[in-house]
Amino acid sequence: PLPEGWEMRTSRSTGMTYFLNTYTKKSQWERPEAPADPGEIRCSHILVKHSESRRPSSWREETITRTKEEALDTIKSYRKQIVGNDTTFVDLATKYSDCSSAKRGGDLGLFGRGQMQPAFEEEAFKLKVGQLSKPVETDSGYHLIFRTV
Ligand SMILES: N=C(N)NCCC[C@H](NC(=O)[C@@H]1CCC/C1=C\[C@H](COP(=O)(O)O)NC(=O)[C@@H](N)Cc1ccccc1)C(N)=O
Repeated sequence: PLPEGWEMRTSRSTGMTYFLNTYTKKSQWERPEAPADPGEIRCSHILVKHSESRRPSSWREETITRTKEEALDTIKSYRKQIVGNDTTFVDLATKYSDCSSAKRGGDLGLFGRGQMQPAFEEEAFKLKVGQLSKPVETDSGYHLIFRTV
């Protein structure tokens, strides 16, 4: 079978088989070996900052004093609550995320490669739609990432 995100097509003019990336609508002659690069994806995230964050301040707290360890423990407990269906991702993001996207339930909108910090981008582009990441560390703090598109 073809890797995820590709479709096989036949050229109307030459009758030759080509391959279409169903996300970017780009086509190629070579049979793809890897899943199609989605180009842009849409994610939501929950960010828990700490005293060593690059900007230890947020809409929630003027000066964030929790330690890195406390922040990691907190993000792990959020993940446990979400996976255990004790609460929802959007509810926790809205209440507790130290990112301004908290006002949008954590939604970051669509983004392509090269926009987010490397560790965030790497994890986000690995996720399938509907999947929740493990805790991800960036200079901003610790994140849980949920891919929506
Ligand atoms: N949609 C984009 N392209 N916006 C630019 C992202 C810049 C990018 N940001 C990050 O990598 C992390 C991961 C996601 C959020 C984020 C960090 C910070 C919080 O951390 P801090 O900077 O205080 O350390 N939130 C943001 O940037 C927000 N504008 C994200 C956002 C909020 C509302 C709507 C859309 C996007 C970076 N290269 O630094």
